Amino acid sequence: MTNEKRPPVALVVAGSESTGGAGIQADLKTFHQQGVYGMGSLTCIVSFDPQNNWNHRFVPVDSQVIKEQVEAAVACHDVDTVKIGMLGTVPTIEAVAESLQQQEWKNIVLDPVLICKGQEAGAAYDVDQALKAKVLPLATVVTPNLFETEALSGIKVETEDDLIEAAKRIGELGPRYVIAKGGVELPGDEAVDILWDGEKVTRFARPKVGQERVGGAGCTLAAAITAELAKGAAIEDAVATAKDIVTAGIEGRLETHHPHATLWQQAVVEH
Ligand SMILES: Nc1ncnc2c1ncn2[C@@H]1O[C@H](COP(=O)(O)OP(=O)(O)O)[C@@H](O)[C@H]1O
Ligand SMILES: Cc1ncc(COP(=O)(O)O)c(C=O)c1O
Repeated sequence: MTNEKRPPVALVVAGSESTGGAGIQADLKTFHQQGVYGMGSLTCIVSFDPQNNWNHRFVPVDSQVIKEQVEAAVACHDVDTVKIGMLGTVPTIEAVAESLQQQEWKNIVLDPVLICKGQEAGAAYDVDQALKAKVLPLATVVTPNLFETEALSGIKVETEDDLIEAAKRIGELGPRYVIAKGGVELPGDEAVDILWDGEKVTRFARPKVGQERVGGAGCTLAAAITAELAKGAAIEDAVATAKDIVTAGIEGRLETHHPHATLWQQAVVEH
């Protein structure tokens, strides 16, 4: 393909979630749906356990292997946009932070997936602290859900004003843009996300589709923002497009044998 016709390229560094609902599977589907050529480096493998209440079984990828995957990806294609998904352990966070610092990036979109069931509470605390100290300051965009917003800001979020205040606190930790997601957890008829750019707040709201969390919503929102930024979109436009994809994808969700339905990325074109 000639250079003029090359699609935009983006990398995702994230975990595998084998049912296809979340993780790198959802990210790459979203990139492809948005016309972005996706590359992926795996950080961990999550296998739900259908025999045990669908609990997460979690296996980290060796740090050296993570670094080698990123090395191969960035050597193969010129890429200035990356999405970071689930990391899960302190050594993984350190390896990814080191890999990211090997080159300049225009866009580093961090979905700060903090909770991995099956982890010890103590280990989860260490992971939160390491993510905050080592990866958050490198991020251009961070997309915490309600729980992650509370954890990263230290503020209890019960209202939209709290969400805004918490986003401002997270902005002080380094990222240029904070997208704090109220989702279904914040009371009201709308799923509200707010974007804090250091100077102003922009509100993105769509009617809630049901009251349930849908698997892959967080991954897909961040991946769609990443894809739009890779195409050169401004942040407000990237978030608006991503919100449309996620809302349509939740409306067109697949019911599963797991307690949560899963988002369908292609629903946006079937609308
Ligand atoms: N039931 C819903 N209806 C409409 N939008 C939703 C719903 N659930 C989540 N969203 C939106 O989907 C995106 C991802 O939500 P998030 O809270 O991160 O979900 P999760 O943490 O469950 O992945 C956000 O834009 C959020 O507002
Ligand atoms: C590997 C992996 N990444 C990310 C997530 C977060 O997914 P969601 O988009 O549903 O918040 C999960 C959840 O199971 C996961 O297993």
